[in-house]
Amino acid sequence: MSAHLTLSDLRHDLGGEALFSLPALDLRPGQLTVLTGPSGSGKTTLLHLLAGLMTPTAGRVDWDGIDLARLPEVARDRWRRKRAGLVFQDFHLIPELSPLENVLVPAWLGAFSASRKRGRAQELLARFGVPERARVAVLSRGEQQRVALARALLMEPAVIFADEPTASLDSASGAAVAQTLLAMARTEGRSVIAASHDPALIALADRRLRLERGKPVEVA
Ligand SMILES: Nc1ncnc2c1ncn2[C@@H]1O[C@H](COP(=O)(O)OP(=O)(O)OP(=O)(O)O)[C@@H](O)[C@H]1O
Repeated sequence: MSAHLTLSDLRHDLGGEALFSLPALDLRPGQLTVLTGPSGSGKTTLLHLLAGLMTPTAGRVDWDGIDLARLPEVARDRWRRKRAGLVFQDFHLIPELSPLENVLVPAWLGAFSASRKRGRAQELLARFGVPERARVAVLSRGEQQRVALARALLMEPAVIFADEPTASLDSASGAAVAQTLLAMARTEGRSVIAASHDPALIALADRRLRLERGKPVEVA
């Protein structure tokens, strides 16, 4: 289970002006890629384009040779459900449920029996040091962030998209999450794509894409 991304002639406009452009990019599986750049430069927008949550103004977003940007919405949703795990800035957790129940939500949505995934959910929460029980509403923001990350990893996605995954964490928890994301890529062969201002996460990246409003993305 792996996924290979190629971008070609990608451009996204905002209000009639280019937000960013990216002529070509090839991201092999097993890499941690970090999107960097000032606030408002378009990191979240680019993550949404790569996840098929938005359509670019122009260009191709090919995952394993299939252009996500041109697929009908239903097919894009199916691709995301089968292949991607997402952690966004607002975590979209269900506050009245426990961490364990929240992590198991994708199993229900995927029509799996949650009991089949229970062991993995428990293992992920233990790895991130978050209690299984309690109500999510009473957890700290950092704990909620780790619940959201565990939920994204439950279905063993080929691609992980994470927006500021270490932003609410102290340096020790942030380092643990960064190392987990790196292992998801290097050890497990997933594609991990994160937007981040965190120097510790940026330092671990295999690939860095630097955005600056109105300019071509710098690829390193
Ligand atoms: N739904 C939207 N409609 C119109 N403009 C939007 C929308 N979402 C974002 N923008 C604008 O797009 C630009 C890029 O925003 P984006 O959130 O992608 O930047 P970012 O680099 O992720 O910023 P941050 O680091 O603050 O999260 C900003 O000018 C923002 O105001």
